[in-house]
Amino acid sequence: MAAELLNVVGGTRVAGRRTFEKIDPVDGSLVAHVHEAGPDVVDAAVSAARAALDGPWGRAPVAERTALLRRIADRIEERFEDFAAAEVRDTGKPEHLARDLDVARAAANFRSFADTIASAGLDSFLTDLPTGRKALNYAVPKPLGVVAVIVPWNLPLLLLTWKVAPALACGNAVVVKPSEETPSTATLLAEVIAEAGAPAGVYNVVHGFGPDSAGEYLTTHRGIDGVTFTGESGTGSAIMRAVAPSVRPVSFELGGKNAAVVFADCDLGKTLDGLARSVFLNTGQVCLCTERVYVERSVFDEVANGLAERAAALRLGRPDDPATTTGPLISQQHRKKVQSYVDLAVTEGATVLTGGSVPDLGPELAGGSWIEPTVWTGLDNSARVVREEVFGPVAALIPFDTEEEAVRLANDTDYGLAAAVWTTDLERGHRVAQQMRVGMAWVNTWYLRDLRSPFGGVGLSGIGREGGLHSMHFYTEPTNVCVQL
Ligand SMILES: NC(=O)C1=CN([C@@H]2O[C@H](COP(=O)(O)OP(=O)(O)OC[C@H]3O[C@@H](n4cnc5c(N)ncnc54)[C@H](O)[C@@H]3O)[C@@H](O)[C@H]2O)C=CC1
Ligand SMILES: O=C(O)/C=C/C=C(\O)C(=O)O
Repeated sequence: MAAELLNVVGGTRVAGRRTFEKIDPVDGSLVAHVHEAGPDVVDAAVSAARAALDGPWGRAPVAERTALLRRIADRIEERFEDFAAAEVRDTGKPEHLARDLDVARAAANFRSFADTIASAGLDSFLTDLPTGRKALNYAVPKPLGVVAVIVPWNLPLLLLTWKVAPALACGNAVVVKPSEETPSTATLLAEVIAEAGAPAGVYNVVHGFGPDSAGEYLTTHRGIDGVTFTGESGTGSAIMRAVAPSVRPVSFELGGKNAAVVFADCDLGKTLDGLARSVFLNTGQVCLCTERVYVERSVFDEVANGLAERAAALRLGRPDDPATTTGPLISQQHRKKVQSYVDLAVTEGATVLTGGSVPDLGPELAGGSWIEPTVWTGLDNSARVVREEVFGPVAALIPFDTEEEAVRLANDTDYGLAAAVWTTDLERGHRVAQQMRVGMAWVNTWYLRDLRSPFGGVGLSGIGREGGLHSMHFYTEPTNVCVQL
């Protein structure tokens, strides 16, 4: 039976102005009726968050906040299977992926930011004055306030907790708007955060869409003190415009058109495995996924054929089948978008090595939003499909002749999120990685995370960095105190 998901405001479940249907991308069946928050519900959620800040939560010492974060992490693990099941229902991703990536990271996010805040020091300077006296400057971090958290559907719980954990660690209250495609785990997290002992109003959930819906009502609300957002670059621009009149800070992690650079001296087997993971993980629906692969000409055919073989070997299927490697795209709408890019690649002159069609997975899955993993060659950086983010299981392979050319081609993009360099020459690995105009560059690996390191992008890929102390900087406002000694 389909679930009914309500908004969560000040610890209370609140109905919306109407409901919308959440559809299972595996087979097109109904997952839930979701209550869409109108302006009144969003307003109540912002007020509940403000009231929480004005209450004991606003004065909670660091030890109390870290203890809360650790209890939330424990509780996520106690309800691990509930979270995994909810994430799988919303996204259709394989169960093992939801467990190993999404839910495991959610607990890790809370623990990591508990550690960070527990050990964070103060910025302080002893200033020499011309008189020979000194002054002590120290910056007291204070919560930013009511933080609007807006997240997408690809890694719903992982990305939500990546923002909620540091926000709470720093003493903020949040109003979160999960994607309309993935409303379940954000709602479940409200239960867990309450069970862990957070005061009512510290974590609020409003459901709905972007324009003319909960997303816009939240970002234009004068009661919020900042917005943290992950999603498409165009949405980031719309949110910037929405917050501009009230001049609120934003932290944006946006799209990518990420490059891999494969040198002839790479370890071919490991590179192909790593490359395949970087293109196809989560059906290509990770902002970090590789969509452009630049390959040194002498190994081009070997790499192209090797990647195509690995793509063809992926097993599309039901999430509960342990053999399934690859789930559906999130929705029929998104499948249309990805399919239109594959069609465009052909129109632009690509040679499709594998994939390119909607697979026939039998009548049970016919209503799902499936697409074949796709690899093509024959296009250069002038093609639209090599410039625009597809956000699906697709990659374009392009040859290069020199290291300088590889760097130039990889950096020839309006985005700047992530890159991966594959070579056994580590000196070259460092050199090339450092020249990438991106927020994150990997060498001989991909999507290997240390949660303390800066995460974010340049250009169309975002504004600011989150992770470890970088998150603390966004989620706090310092007051500098200067005392003449
Ligand atoms: N991290 C990334 O790079 C991601 C990129 N995408 C790309 O974005 C495309 C669209 O996917 P969506 O989930 O619809 O991404 P989106 O950026 O439109 O939505 C992300 C979140 O923002 C909200 N939102 C949308 N418009 C808004 C507005 N004007 N004001 C406030 N909130 C707003 C959505 O309801 C959702 O919660 C995908 O096809 C994909 O190409 C999607 C998800 C993640
Ligand atoms: O924090 C991570 O490990 C992953 C982040 C991925 C995204 O931001 C995305 O896919 O949008």
